[in-house]
Amino acid sequence: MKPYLSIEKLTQRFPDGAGGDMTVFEDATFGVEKGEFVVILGHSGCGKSTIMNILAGLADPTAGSVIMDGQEVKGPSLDRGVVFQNYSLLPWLTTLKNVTFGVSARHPEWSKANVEAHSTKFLAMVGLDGDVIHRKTSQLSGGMRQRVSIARAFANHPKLLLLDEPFGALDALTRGTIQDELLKIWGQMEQTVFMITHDIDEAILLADRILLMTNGPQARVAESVEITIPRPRSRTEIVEHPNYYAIRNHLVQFLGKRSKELAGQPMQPGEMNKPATIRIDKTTPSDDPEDTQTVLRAVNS
Ligand SMILES: Nc1ncnc2c1ncn2[C@@H]1O[C@H](COP(=O)(O)OP(=O)(O)OP(=O)(O)O)[C@@H](O)[C@H]1O
Repeated sequence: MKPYLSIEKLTQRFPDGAGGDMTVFEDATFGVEKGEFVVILGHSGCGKSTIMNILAGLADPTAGSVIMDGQEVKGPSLDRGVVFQNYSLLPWLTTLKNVTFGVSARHPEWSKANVEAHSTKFLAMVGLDGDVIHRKTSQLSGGMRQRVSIARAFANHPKLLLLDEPFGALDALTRGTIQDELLKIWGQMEQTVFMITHDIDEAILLADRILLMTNGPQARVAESVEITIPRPRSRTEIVEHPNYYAIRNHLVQFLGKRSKELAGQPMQPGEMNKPATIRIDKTTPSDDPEDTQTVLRAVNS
């Protein structure tokens, strides 16, 4: 059976500026299950935003397709919500109106009171309540604005929520607080999320799975690393879990070394560009007598 979101043999080429073509990625094939939180990690330029734009329906791939809930993704839709680093709010509207705007578009049959109650609830979930929701978003701090865009995205409950480095512009303290709020709000909903970040610790905290991309051009989604740390997670507690540093080291090794070694290898005819599944679990005894602590399985699926 197909996954809820199925990315099938996706290829993107752009003009290389010298009269030829540059292949960003080729035949990339992977899936995301309903309610899953998937993070994609990779060096600058490997094609993460390109994948995100295609998933959002904001760009067409050179070849391949994206199927969500049985339908091909073509063009933007309210079924897919996007949160960008730069918030993309409507600065002339109040905080509340920035949320009700999308909710009433998604649920035109709802009464005004119902739309406002729903929107207010989601703003409160990210710590925005009281007078602040009647202030224009141009009068809010960066962290508050990002809270509004997260509340707005979750309040619409899209089939797929795309987060493009949503915390990139925030200071570390604010970032931590909003990560916690994002986890809380996500934990209360069955929301499928696909997120780009450059922050390994953020990825481990939030994700069910991390997709690792090799360097571009000719990048690949080479690995799918399961985050074998139970939920609910908190930033202070996950570092004590026995799997935390094993997973972190694996990611650091990939980004520091193997993303370069595996880079730029064109596809062989008939080869499938699917990520290998990596499961690291130090809490389960290994079959390998040499290694009694770590279970590391790479399954080419
Ligand atoms: N519209 C375009 N025309 C030509 N080349 C493009 C276009 N969009 C992206 N590229 C190229 O495609 C490659 C992938 O870009 P993309 O923005 O997807 O990378 P990224 O992994 O998101 O990088 P970063 O982490 O820096 O945001 C880059 O080499 C970029 O220059």
